[in-house]
Amino acid sequence: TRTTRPQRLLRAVIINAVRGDPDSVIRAIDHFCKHTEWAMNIGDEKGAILDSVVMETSPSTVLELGTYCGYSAVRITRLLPPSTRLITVEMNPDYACVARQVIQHAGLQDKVCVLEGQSADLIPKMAEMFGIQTFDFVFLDHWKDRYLPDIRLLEDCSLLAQGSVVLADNVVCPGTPDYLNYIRSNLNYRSRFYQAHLEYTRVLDGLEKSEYLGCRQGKRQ
Ligand SMILES: O=C(NCCCOCn1ccc2cnccc21)c1cc(-c2ccc(F)cc2)cc(O)c1O
Ligand SMILES: [Mg+2]
Repeated sequence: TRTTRPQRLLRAVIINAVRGDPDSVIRAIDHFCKHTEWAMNIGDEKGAILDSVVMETSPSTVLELGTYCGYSAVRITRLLPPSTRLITVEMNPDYACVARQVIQHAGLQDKVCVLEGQSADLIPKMAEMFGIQTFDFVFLDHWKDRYLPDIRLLEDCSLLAQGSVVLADNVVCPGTPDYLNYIRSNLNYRSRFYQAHLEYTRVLDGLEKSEYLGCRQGKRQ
């Protein structure tokens, strides 16, 4: 097929969503993925959990790892207060290009920075690049074997503050066993699992929400 799936998803947004209306962009993507082509957006069921965690956190600095087509960037950013920005990292330039257009269609382009590159390279430069100290909210949705090294990198770069919330997608499917084992046995985090389903399917999946408690010693025995 000449076009890519992200390009076909973007076309569905342009045709079916109202420009400047984030909720219509979300609905258009979910409709496309339910009725035309599956795509790896967090989706409506897990998306509602994401919404509630964002609202209860009411963050002022937000980092997302794994933009894809911008679906969760739109979901998160539509709930942020006016002065808040989302930084979202995507390593695939074609995905990043589609995501910027989806985010623009939603009218949220002034509140989102889509950064191209690998998390391992970009995380150490975040504080300097954006003049921030810490992230209040981090959403992990990139390579599943990068969740653990990247949470460690965020700790080492002092980018988490007491009360920072880390929400991880796909901890059941495709699964992130090393990350779950680390975060659930680490006294510096209070974690909670939200059972759900893989986007647009009946396959079991879930989200892990972890609150950073500050730097304490030791591991749970
Ligand atoms: O793979 C998934 N996401 C990741 C994409 C690449 O991300 C690469 N990537 C993006 C920034 C970034 C920054 N640094 C390094 C790598 C970086 C992913 C996969 C599935 C899925 C579940 C079942 C299946 F049968 C097939 C697929 C579902 C999901 O919800 C996902 O999120
Ligand atoms: Mg995901």
